[in-house]
Amino acid sequence: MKVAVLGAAGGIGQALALLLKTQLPAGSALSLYDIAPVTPGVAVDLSHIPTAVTVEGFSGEDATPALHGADVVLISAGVARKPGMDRADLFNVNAGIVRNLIEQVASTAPKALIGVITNPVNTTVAIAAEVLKKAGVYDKNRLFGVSTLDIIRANTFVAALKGKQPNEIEVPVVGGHSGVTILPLLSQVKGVSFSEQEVADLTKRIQNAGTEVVEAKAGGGSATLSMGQAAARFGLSLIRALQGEANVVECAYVEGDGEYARFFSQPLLLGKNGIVERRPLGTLSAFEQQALNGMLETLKKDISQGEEFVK
Ligand SMILES: NC(=O)C1=CN([C@@H]2O[C@H](COP(=O)(O)OP(=O)(O)OC[C@H]3O[C@@H](n4cnc5c(N)ncnc54)[C@H](O)[C@@H]3O)[C@@H](O)[C@H]2O)C=CC1
Ligand SMILES: O=C([O-])CC(=O)C(=O)O
Repeated sequence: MKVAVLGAAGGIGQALALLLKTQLPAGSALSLYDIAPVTPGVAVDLSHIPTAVTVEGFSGEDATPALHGADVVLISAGVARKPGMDRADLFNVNAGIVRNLIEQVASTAPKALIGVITNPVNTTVAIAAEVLKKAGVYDKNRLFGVSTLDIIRANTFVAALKGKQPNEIEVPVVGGHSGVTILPLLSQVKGVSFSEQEVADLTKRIQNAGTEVVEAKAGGGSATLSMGQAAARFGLSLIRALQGEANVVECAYVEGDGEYARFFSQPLLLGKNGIVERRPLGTLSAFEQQALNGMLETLKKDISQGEEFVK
Protein backbone atom coordinates (compact mmCIF):
# COMPACT_ATOMS: atom_id res chain seq x y z
CA MET A 1 0.00 0.00 0.00
CA LYS A 2 1.18 3.50 -0.78
CA VAL A 3 0.09 6.54 1.23
CA ALA A 4 0.83 10.07 0.03
CA VAL A 5 0.73 12.98 2.48
CA LEU A 6 0.37 16.42 0.85
CA GLY A 7 1.38 19.20 3.24
CA ALA A 8 3.86 16.79 4.80
CA ALA A 9 6.30 19.41 6.10
CA GLY A 10 3.65 21.14 8.21
CA GLY A 11 2.64 20.63 11.81
CA ILE A 12 0.03 18.00 10.99
CA GLY A 13 1.97 16.54 8.08
CA GLN A 14 5.10 15.78 10.09
CA ALA A 15 3.18 14.27 13.04
CA LEU A 16 1.08 12.21 10.64
CA ALA A 17 4.11 11.06 8.66
CA LEU A 18 5.85 9.91 11.85
CA LEU A 19 2.82 7.91 12.96
CA LEU A 20 2.42 6.35 9.52
CA LYS A 21 6.14 5.46 9.35
CA THR A 22 5.78 3.57 12.62
CA GLN A 23 2.29 2.11 12.13
CA LEU A 24 1.71 1.31 8.45
CA PRO A 25 1.82 -2.40 7.63
CA ALA A 26 5.24 -3.80 6.68
CA GLY A 27 5.96 -3.33 2.98
CA SER A 28 4.02 -0.06 2.70
CA ALA A 29 5.36 3.06 1.00
CA LEU A 30 5.03 6.55 2.44
CA SER A 31 5.31 9.44 0.02
CA LEU A 32 5.67 12.98 1.33
CA TYR A 33 4.99 16.17 -0.60
CA ASP A 34 4.99 19.81 0.45
CA ILE A 35 5.79 23.03 -1.32
CA ALA A 36 8.46 23.64 1.36
CA PRO A 37 12.04 22.73 0.38
CA VAL A 38 12.62 20.89 3.68
CA THR A 39 10.33 18.00 2.60
CA PRO A 40 12.95 15.63 1.14
CA GLY A 41 14.83 16.13 4.40
CA VAL A 42 11.77 15.20 6.44
CA ALA A 43 11.69 11.97 4.43
CA VAL A 44 15.39 11.28 5.03
CA ASP A 45 14.89 11.93 8.75
CA LEU A 46 11.96 9.49 8.93
CA SER A 47 13.79 6.91 6.81
CA HIS A 48 16.25 6.32 9.69
CA ILE A 49 13.45 4.86 11.84
CA PRO A 50 13.75 1.07 11.62
CA THR A 51 10.35 0.01 10.26
CA ALA A 52 9.56 -1.84 7.03
CA VAL A 53 7.99 1.26 5.45
CA THR A 54 9.86 3.11 2.68
CA VAL A 55 9.76 6.92 2.67
CA GLU A 56 10.27 9.36 -0.19
CA GLY A 57 9.98 13.15 -0.09
CA PHE A 58 9.25 15.72 -2.80
CA SER A 59 9.03 19.51 -2.76
CA GLY A 60 8.31 22.36 -5.16
CA GLU A 61 5.24 23.14 -7.26
CA ASP A 62 4.70 19.64 -8.67
CA ALA A 63 2.97 17.11 -6.41
CA THR A 64 2.67 14.40 -9.05
CA PRO A 65 5.96 12.56 -8.32
CA ALA A 66 4.55 11.85 -4.85
CA LEU A 67 1.20 10.68 -6.19
CA HIS A 68 2.10 7.95 -8.71
CA GLY A 69 0.52 4.68 -7.56
CA ALA A 70 -0.91 6.13 -4.33
CA ASP A 71 -3.74 4.09 -2.78
CA VAL A 72 -4.50 6.74 -0.15
CA VAL A 73 -3.87 10.50 -0.35
CA LEU A 74 -4.14 12.60 2.83
CA ILE A 75 -4.12 16.38 2.30
CA SER A 76 -3.18 18.83 5.06
CA ALA A 77 -1.56 21.48 2.84
CA GLY A 78 -2.71 25.02 3.58
CA VAL A 79 -2.79 27.68 6.24
CA ALA A 80 -4.02 27.25 9.80
CA ARG A 81 -6.06 29.55 12.05
CA LYS A 82 -4.82 32.22 14.38
CA PRO A 83 -6.81 33.54 17.39
CA GLY A 84 -9.87 35.53 16.34
CA MET A 85 -10.31 33.66 13.05
CA ASP A 86 -13.03 31.19 12.08
CA ARG A 87 -12.20 28.17 9.97
CA ALA A 88 -14.16 29.89 7.17
CA ASP A 89 -11.55 32.70 7.20
CA LEU A 90 -9.07 30.19 5.74
CA PHE A 91 -11.13 29.80 2.57
CA ASN A 92 -9.42 32.54 0.55
CA VAL A 93 -6.01 30.85 0.71
CA ASN A 94 -6.89 27.18 1.14
CA ALA A 95 -9.58 26.87 -1.56
CA GLY A 96 -7.02 27.42 -4.33
CA ILE A 97 -4.46 25.11 -2.70
CA VAL A 98 -6.99 22.27 -2.46
CA ARG A 99 -8.20 22.84 -6.04
CA ASN A 100 -4.64 22.71 -7.36
CA LEU A 101 -3.67 19.58 -5.42
CA ILE A 102 -6.89 17.72 -6.26
CA GLU A 103 -6.34 18.47 -9.97
CA GLN A 104 -3.01 16.70 -9.65
CA VAL A 105 -4.57 13.78 -7.76
CA ALA A 106 -7.24 13.53 -10.49
CA SER A 107 -4.61 13.26 -13.23
CA THR A 108 -2.10 11.06 -11.39
CA ALA A 109 -3.95 8.88 -8.85
CA PRO A 110 -7.62 9.00 -9.90
CA LYS A 111 -8.51 5.80 -8.02
CA ALA A 112 -6.94 6.80 -4.71
CA LEU A 113 -8.99 7.20 -1.55
CA ILE A 114 -8.64 10.89 -0.67
CA GLY A 115 -8.84 12.33 2.85
CA VAL A 116 -9.10 16.13 3.03
CA ILE A 117 -7.84 17.64 6.28
CA THR A 118 -7.34 21.22 5.06
CA ASN A 119 -9.88 23.68 6.48
CA PRO A 120 -12.57 24.75 6.09
CA VAL A 121 -13.37 21.04 5.61
CA ASN A 122 -17.11 21.74 5.12
CA THR A 123 -16.13 23.67 1.99
CA THR A 124 -12.82 22.14 0.80
CA VAL A 125 -14.45 18.71 0.38
CA ALA A 126 -17.08 20.28 -1.91
CA ILE A 127 -14.24 21.89 -3.89
CA ALA A 128 -12.47 18.54 -4.17
CA ALA A 129 -15.66 16.81 -5.37
CA GLU A 130 -16.30 19.43 -8.06
CA VAL A 131 -12.69 19.34 -9.29
CA LEU A 132 -12.76 15.54 -9.51
CA LYS A 133 -16.12 15.72 -11.29
CA LYS A 134 -14.74 18.19 -13.85
CA ALA A 135 -11.86 15.80 -14.48
CA GLY A 136 -14.38 12.94 -14.96
CA VAL A 137 -13.00 10.83 -12.11
CA TYR A 138 -15.29 11.65 -9.16
CA ASP A 139 -16.38 8.67 -7.10
CA LYS A 140 -18.30 9.72 -4.00
CA ASN A 141 -17.22 6.55 -2.25
CA ARG A 142 -13.56 7.60 -2.41
CA LEU A 143 -13.59 11.18 -1.11
CA PHE A 144 -13.60 11.95 2.64
CA GLY A 145 -13.40 15.04 4.81
CA VAL A 146 -11.40 13.96 7.83
CA SER A 147 -13.46 14.72 10.95
CA THR A 148 -11.78 12.10 13.15
CA LEU A 149 -10.33 14.77 15.44
CA ASP A 150 -13.84 15.59 16.66
CA ILE A 151 -14.32 11.93 17.55
CA ILE A 152 -11.06 11.44 19.44
CA ARG A 153 -11.66 14.69 21.33
CA ALA A 154 -15.17 13.58 22.24
CA ASN A 155 -13.83 10.21 23.42
CA THR A 156 -11.20 11.95 25.56
CA PHE A 157 -13.59 14.45 27.15
CA VAL A 158 -16.31 11.86 27.87
CA ALA A 159 -13.82 9.38 29.37
CA ALA A 160 -12.39 12.09 31.64
CA LEU A 161 -15.85 13.19 32.81
CA LYS A 162 -17.09 9.66 33.46
CA GLY A 163 -13.91 8.10 34.88
CA LYS A 164 -13.51 5.66 31.97
CA GLN A 165 -10.50 4.66 29.89
CA PRO A 166 -10.54 6.70 26.65
CA ASN A 167 -10.29 3.52 24.57
CA GLU A 168 -13.55 2.25 26.12
CA ILE A 169 -15.49 5.22 24.72
CA GLU A 170 -16.55 5.75 21.10
CA VAL A 171 -18.65 8.83 20.38
CA PRO A 172 -20.16 9.14 16.91
CA VAL A 173 -19.76 12.74 15.73
CA VAL A 174 -21.88 13.73 12.73
CA GLY A 175 -22.58 16.81 10.59
CA GLY A 176 -19.63 18.93 9.54
CA HIS A 177 -16.35 20.16 10.97
CA SER A 178 -16.84 23.66 12.35
CA GLY A 179 -18.76 25.24 15.21
CA VAL A 180 -22.43 24.31 15.33
CA THR A 181 -22.07 21.83 12.45
CA ILE A 182 -20.10 19.50 14.77
CA LEU A 183 -22.67 17.26 16.47
CA PRO A 184 -21.56 14.57 18.95
CA LEU A 185 -24.27 11.95 19.44
CA LEU A 186 -23.79 11.59 23.18
CA SER A 187 -27.11 9.76 23.58
CA GLN A 188 -25.55 6.83 21.66
CA VAL A 189 -22.41 6.38 23.76
CA LYS A 190 -22.50 2.93 25.32
CA GLY A 191 -21.99 2.41 29.03
CA VAL A 192 -22.46 6.01 30.21
CA SER A 193 -25.31 8.43 30.74
CA PHE A 194 -25.39 12.21 30.97
CA SER A 195 -27.46 14.90 32.61
CA GLU A 196 -28.94 17.57 30.32
CA GLN A 197 -26.35 20.04 31.59
CA GLU A 198 -23.51 17.60 30.86
CA VAL A 199 -24.79 17.11 27.30
CA ALA A 200 -24.99 20.87 26.73
CA ASP A 201 -21.51 21.50 28.19
CA LEU A 202 -19.79 18.56 26.46
CA THR A 203 -21.34 19.42 23.10
CA LYS A 204 -20.11 22.99 23.38
CA ARG A 205 -16.62 21.88 24.44
CA ILE A 206 -16.33 19.44 21.52
CA GLN A 207 -17.57 22.11 19.09
CA ASN A 208 -15.06 24.66 20.43
CA ALA A 209 -12.11 22.33 20.98
CA GLY A 210 -10.30 23.58 17.87
CA THR A 211 -10.58 27.14 19.17
CA GLU A 212 -9.38 25.96 22.60
CA VAL A 213 -6.12 24.84 20.95
CA VAL A 214 -5.84 27.93 18.71
CA GLU A 215 -6.13 30.19 21.75
CA ALA A 216 -3.73 28.12 23.85
CA LYS A 217 -1.14 28.23 21.03
CA ALA A 218 -1.58 32.03 21.03
CA GLY A 219 -0.84 32.71 17.36
CA GLY A 220 1.39 29.65 16.84
CA GLY A 221 -1.21 27.69 14.87
CA SER A 222 -3.94 25.16 15.55
CA ALA A 223 -4.13 21.50 16.52
CA THR A 224 -1.31 19.52 14.90
CA LEU A 225 -0.35 16.62 17.17
CA SER A 226 -3.89 15.50 18.05
CA MET A 227 -4.79 16.00 14.38
CA GLY A 228 -1.79 13.94 13.34
CA GLN A 229 -3.08 11.15 15.59
CA ALA A 230 -6.62 11.54 14.22
CA ALA A 231 -5.48 11.48 10.59
CA ALA A 232 -3.28 8.46 11.27
CA ARG A 233 -6.24 6.63 12.80
CA PHE A 234 -8.39 7.47 9.78
CA GLY A 235 -5.69 6.71 7.20
CA LEU A 236 -4.86 3.37 8.85
CA SER A 237 -8.57 2.48 8.86
CA LEU A 238 -8.68 3.17 5.11
CA ILE A 239 -5.64 0.92 4.64
CA ARG A 240 -7.10 -1.88 6.75
CA ALA A 241 -10.31 -1.73 4.71
CA LEU A 242 -8.36 -1.69 1.42
CA GLN A 243 -6.54 -4.81 2.58
CA GLY A 244 -9.85 -6.60 3.09
CA GLU A 245 -10.37 -6.32 6.83
CA ALA A 246 -14.08 -6.59 7.69
CA ASN A 247 -16.15 -4.25 9.87
CA VAL A 248 -13.96 -1.16 9.56
CA VAL A 249 -16.27 1.71 10.52
CA GLU A 250 -15.34 5.40 10.81
CA CYS A 251 -17.31 8.63 10.76
CA ALA A 252 -16.20 11.01 7.99
CA TYR A 253 -17.63 13.93 6.02
CA VAL A 254 -18.79 12.51 2.69
CA GLU A 255 -21.36 12.92 -0.04
CA GLY A 256 -24.39 10.88 0.93
CA ASP A 257 -28.03 10.67 -0.07
CA GLY A 258 -28.54 14.38 0.66
CA GLU A 259 -31.12 13.79 3.38
CA TYR A 260 -29.57 16.56 5.48
CA ALA A 261 -27.04 18.22 3.16
CA ARG A 262 -25.04 17.10 0.10
CA PHE A 263 -22.04 16.40 2.35
CA PHE A 264 -22.53 15.14 5.89
CA SER A 265 -20.38 13.27 8.36
CA GLN A 266 -21.89 9.94 9.37
CA PRO A 267 -20.71 6.43 10.27
CA LEU A 268 -19.33 4.60 7.22
CA LEU A 269 -18.52 0.97 6.61
CA LEU A 270 -15.26 0.96 4.66
CA GLY A 271 -14.01 -1.62 2.16
CA LYS A 272 -11.74 -2.22 -0.80
CA ASN A 273 -13.38 0.53 -2.86
CA GLY A 274 -13.84 3.09 -0.10
CA ILE A 275 -17.35 3.46 1.32
CA VAL A 276 -19.34 0.24 1.25
CA GLU A 277 -22.29 1.49 3.28
CA ARG A 278 -23.44 4.79 4.73
CA ARG A 279 -24.87 3.94 8.12
CA PRO A 280 -27.95 5.80 9.38
CA LEU A 281 -27.56 8.23 12.27
CA GLY A 282 -29.84 6.14 14.48
CA THR A 283 -32.20 7.52 17.09
CA LEU A 284 -31.43 11.09 18.13
CA SER A 285 -32.33 12.75 21.43
CA ALA A 286 -34.51 15.88 21.27
CA PHE A 287 -31.36 17.96 21.94
CA GLU A 288 -29.49 16.31 19.06
CA GLN A 289 -32.44 16.62 16.68
CA GLN A 290 -32.69 20.32 17.42
CA ALA A 291 -28.94 20.79 16.97
CA LEU A 292 -29.10 18.91 13.67
CA ASN A 293 -31.93 21.09 12.37
CA GLY A 294 -30.08 24.18 13.56
CA MET A 295 -26.83 23.40 11.72
CA LEU A 296 -28.20 22.75 8.24
CA GLU A 297 -28.38 26.32 6.96
CA THR A 298 -24.72 26.93 7.91
CA LEU A 299 -23.57 23.61 6.47
CA LYS A 300 -25.40 24.10 3.18
CA LYS A 301 -23.94 27.60 2.82
CA ASP A 302 -20.43 26.24 3.42
CA ILE A 303 -20.98 23.56 0.77
CA SER A 304 -22.38 26.02 -1.83
CA GLN A 305 -19.34 28.24 -1.36
CA GLY A 306 -17.13 25.33 -2.41
CA GLU A 307 -19.33 24.36 -5.34
CA GLU A 308 -19.43 27.97 -6.58
CA PHE A 309 -15.65 28.30 -6.30
CA VAL A 310 -15.08 25.58 -8.88
CA LYS A 311 -17.86 26.60 -11.30
N1 LIG B 1 -9.71 18.50 9.59
C1 LIG B 1 -9.33 18.84 10.79
O1 LIG B 1 -9.88 18.35 11.78
C2 LIG B 1 -8.21 19.79 11.01
C3 LIG B 1 -7.72 20.55 9.98
N2 LIG B 1 -6.69 21.41 10.15
C4 LIG B 1 -6.23 22.17 8.99
O2 LIG B 1 -5.10 21.55 8.40
C5 LIG B 1 -4.35 22.51 7.67
C6 LIG B 1 -2.87 22.39 7.98
O3 LIG B 1 -2.62 22.71 9.32
P1 LIG B 1 -1.11 22.67 9.91
O4 LIG B 1 -0.42 21.45 9.49
O5 LIG B 1 -1.22 23.00 11.34
O6 LIG B 1 -0.49 23.91 9.14
P2 LIG B 1 1.06 24.20 8.85
O7 LIG B 1 1.16 25.62 8.44
O8 LIG B 1 1.91 23.72 9.98
O9 LIG B 1 1.37 23.27 7.61
C7 LIG B 1 0.79 23.46 6.36
C8 LIG B 1 1.75 22.98 5.31
O10 LIG B 1 1.15 23.16 4.04
C9 LIG B 1 2.16 23.53 3.15
N3 LIG B 1 1.60 24.17 1.96
C10 LIG B 1 1.07 25.40 1.85
N4 LIG B 1 0.66 25.61 0.59
C11 LIG B 1 0.95 24.47 -0.10
C12 LIG B 1 0.77 24.07 -1.44
N5 LIG B 1 0.23 24.88 -2.33
N6 LIG B 1 1.18 22.84 -1.79
C13 LIG B 1 1.73 22.03 -0.88
N7 LIG B 1 1.93 22.34 0.40
C14 LIG B 1 1.54 23.56 0.78
C15 LIG B 1 3.07 24.46 3.94
O11 LIG B 1 4.37 24.55 3.34
C16 LIG B 1 3.08 23.78 5.30
O12 LIG B 1 4.18 22.89 5.43
C17 LIG B 1 -4.97 23.86 8.02
O13 LIG B 1 -5.84 24.27 6.98
C18 LIG B 1 -5.75 23.57 9.28
O14 LIG B 1 -6.82 24.46 9.48
C19 LIG B 1 -6.08 21.54 11.37
C20 LIG B 1 -6.51 20.80 12.44
C21 LIG B 1 -7.63 19.91 12.36
O1 LIG C 1 -9.73 24.71 14.75
C1 LIG C 1 -8.95 24.74 13.79
O2 LIG C 1 -8.71 25.74 13.11
C2 LIG C 1 -8.29 23.46 13.39
C3 LIG C 1 -9.30 22.39 13.46
O3 LIG C 1 -10.04 22.16 12.52
C4 LIG C 1 -9.49 21.71 14.73
O4 LIG C 1 -8.63 21.79 15.62
O5 LIG C 1 -10.53 21.07 14.87
